[in-house]
Amino acid sequence: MISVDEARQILEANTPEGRSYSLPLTEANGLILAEDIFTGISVPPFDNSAMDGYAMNYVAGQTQWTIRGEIPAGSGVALTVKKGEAVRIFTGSPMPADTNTVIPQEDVTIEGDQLICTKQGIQKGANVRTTGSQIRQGQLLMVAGSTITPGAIGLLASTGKSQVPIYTPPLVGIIVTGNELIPPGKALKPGKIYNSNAPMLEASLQQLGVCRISTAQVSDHYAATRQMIADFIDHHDLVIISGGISVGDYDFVKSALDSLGAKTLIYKLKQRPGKPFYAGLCQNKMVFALPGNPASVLSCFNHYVKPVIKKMMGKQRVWQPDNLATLTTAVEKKKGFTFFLKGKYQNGQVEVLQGQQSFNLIAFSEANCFIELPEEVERLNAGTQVATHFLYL
Ligand SMILES: Nc1nc2c(c(=O)[nH]1)N[C@H]1C(S)=C(S)[C@@H](COP(=O)(O)OP(=O)(O)OC[C@H]3O[C@@H](n4cnc5c(N)ncnc54)[C@H](O)[C@@H]3O)O[C@H]1N2
Ligand code: MOO
Repeated sequence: MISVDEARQILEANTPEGRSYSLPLTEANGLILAEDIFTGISVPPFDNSAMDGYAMNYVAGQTQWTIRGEIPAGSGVALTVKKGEAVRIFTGSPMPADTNTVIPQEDVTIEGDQLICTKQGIQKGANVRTTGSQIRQGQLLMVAGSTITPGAIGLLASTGKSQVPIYTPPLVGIIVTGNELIPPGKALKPGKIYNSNAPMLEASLQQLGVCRISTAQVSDHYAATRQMIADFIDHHDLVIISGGISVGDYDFVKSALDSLGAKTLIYKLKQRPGKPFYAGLCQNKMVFALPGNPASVLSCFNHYVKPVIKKMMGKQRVWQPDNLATLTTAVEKKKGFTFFLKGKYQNGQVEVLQGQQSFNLIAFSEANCFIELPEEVERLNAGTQVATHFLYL
């Protein structure tokens, strides 16, 4: 059995390269930029007014001008403004040639066609947004590896971009194993339980921005399991299997994977929950088999599958804990296993939630983080600093 840290190193070293493609800007929210982006234009593309007011070629000490016309925003009309003249201008309107300053309308009075400035200390150049003052043509706008946020979408759009190269979320296949499973919504029969792992894994994938997901259920038969896994590996970039990976007489996932030539990277980990965790490579595609107990599935997904997918989608530093927090109560654990507990983090403190068993999802419904308790320790007192991993980052 290997340690959690060794497992992280093995997965980091074996994560396949992510692919990239060009996506419409509006569909790229939350995804990762695959190439550096340079701007083809300056922003703003022309000198323009930052205020509703009057534009002129300001000379220190001057307080009166003759008003000559107006320039609404969006106007492409060239106006000539002579010495001693001013034009009515609006926020975003292009500055006419030979003007350098805008006086806001609050700071003037109008008498006929005469504009009189009522404020002292006007600065030459005031209230003008000059060409390229935000970003100059040809400049680096965003670096590869950045997350596309609504703000980044706005910035890219302001330079005229309509498509961006982003890392493609992998096409993921989920196989749930088990004769006992019934889809939620159907009547429950004796000996059966509802399939909670499939919707939970689908939601976890969607939260990472993975949108192309297919899901299938397979019964506990060797041939059917082997066939389904082979089909899914052929048709997906990454496969997640739930259940059937332990040592029972009806657990066929490991033997099916072995017979398909999958290279085992990890099988069995010194961790709770999720000891029988499996990760392997088949046709250069990552295959995960998550121990079927629902809380083990969600725990293992977050600790191993999520970082691999994030890395394939161009994210950096995917294996580190997100935070350190102070335990609010003492905890005891078995030595020799890393424990991942469901916790509630608030203001630097973390509470261990009730219901930590691997079949129990109650704690997950409240949890916002995992608490990682190191392999070698047996007891941690209240007040100890512990590594935490946020669930929904
Ligand atoms: N003799 C041993 N038995 C077990 C060991 C062991 O080391 N020696 N490990 C235990 C641990 S730990 C776990 S975790 C489970 C993992 O077993 P499998 O991966 O083979 O999972 P299954 O047996 O198929 O299912 C386990 C449990 O989870 C329920 N389940 C499965 N799929 C779903 C689903 N889609 N939705 C909801 N619930 C699901 C299933 O009904 C079982 O109750 O093995 C232990 N045994
Ligand atoms: O480790 Mo298993 O995942 O406890 O039930």
